[in-house]
Amino acid sequence: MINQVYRLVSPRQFEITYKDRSIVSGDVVVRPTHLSICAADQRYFTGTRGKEAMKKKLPMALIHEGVGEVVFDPKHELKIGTKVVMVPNNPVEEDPFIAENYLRSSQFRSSGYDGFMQDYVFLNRDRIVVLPDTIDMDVAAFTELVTITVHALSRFEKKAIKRRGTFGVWGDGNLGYITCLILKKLYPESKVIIFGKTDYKMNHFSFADQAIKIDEIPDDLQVDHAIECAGGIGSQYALDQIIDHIKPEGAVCLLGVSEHPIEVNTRMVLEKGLTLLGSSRSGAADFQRTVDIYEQYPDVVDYLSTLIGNVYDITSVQDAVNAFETDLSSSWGKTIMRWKI
Ligand SMILES: NC(=O)C1=CN([C@@H]2O[C@H](COP(=O)(O)OP(=O)(O)OC[C@H]3O[C@@H](n4cnc5c(N)ncnc54)[C@H](OP(=O)(O)O)[C@@H]3O)[C@@H](O)[C@H]2O)C=CC1
Ligand SMILES: O=C(CO)[C@H](O)[C@H](O)COP(=O)(O)O
Ligand SMILES: [Zn+2]
Repeated sequence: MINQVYRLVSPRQFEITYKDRSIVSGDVVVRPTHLSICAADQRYFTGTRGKEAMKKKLPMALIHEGVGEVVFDPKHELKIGTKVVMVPNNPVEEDPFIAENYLRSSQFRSSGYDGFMQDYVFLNRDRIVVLPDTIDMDVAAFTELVTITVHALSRFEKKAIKRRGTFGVWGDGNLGYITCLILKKLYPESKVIIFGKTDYKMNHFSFADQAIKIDEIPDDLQVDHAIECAGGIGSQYALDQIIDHIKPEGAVCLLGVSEHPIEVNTRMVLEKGLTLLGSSRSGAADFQRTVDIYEQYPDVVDYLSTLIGNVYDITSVQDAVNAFETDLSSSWGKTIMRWKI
């Protein structure tokens, strides 16, 4: 069959390419239905990802957050129409110690490999996770972003000291919201404080125990552990504050992506004996765990719907360009593209 792939060829410009794919390859074929735009996609769309990466990775289809419906399963194990979330990481080897998303050989969609902006996505069976049939697909679209938090907290659980009194989350955007929410579910006895810049954004964090503006943090306030979800140069300011306000031997989960190297007050990292724990992307097991959380705590899906910003029907390449452009100027939430192209 001929598959249409919508590739970014240069900043703000998509082109359609036609790829001949055999449906007897063994892959499950999924029709994407709901896609969601990540900050990483925007760095490619706008060209702010850096000249070298743009040259190396383009042309490629963007989007690594998405859900769809099975249209063909060569083994007939999955019913046509089954709702699934697609796993963008594609490992080509296994390692007994290194997780699939940290293997340098792994392929990650919309970072050097074609993402989900295609008519059909061909996926290995272990790269899809079945969703509850009744799930709100606009919310499910950004499940990948939820897996980032779930993955980071799994690593935290293995590596941090066991005190779980207070968590501080820096970053009042999408990832900060998801992280506060999942923390409250996994650690209901712990106090979760959101540290952000903007009152109206922090007002959405109704489940957090406290919301503090980053220029109003009391000098004597302390957290046991911290999660940095700011990104960009904000990561540097956030990490600086985290190092000041975290208790000795605390763990700092670093999630925000910065295009430029950021400065770290290593003297205080040493003096406090802190653990800096970087996490990037996620693997299939994190997706399954996330869907399990959706099933165990249905209110998580309800809370996540607060993150739905703009929802667009996409029937042309121009519609996709418009969705990316308006996402850039929206101050709250995720942009969902209902993929009808
Ligand atoms: N590690 C991983 O695998 C992944 C990382 N990311 C990265 O996580 C970061 C956040 O993503 P996302 O939540 O979608 O982006 P958002 O832009 O929605 O959120 C970032 C928020 O942090 C706020 N902020 C900026 N500086 C600070 C600060 N010093 N202290 C507290 N808050 C601050 C921003 O405010 P304002 O806008 O007013 O500046 C904004 O509200 C990005 O860098 C993204 O690339 C995303 C997915 C996966
Ligand atoms: O968003 C992400 C995962 O959800 C990561 O930040 C993204 O994969 C980083 O990739 P790149 O190097 O292409 O910016
Ligand atoms: Zn992402």
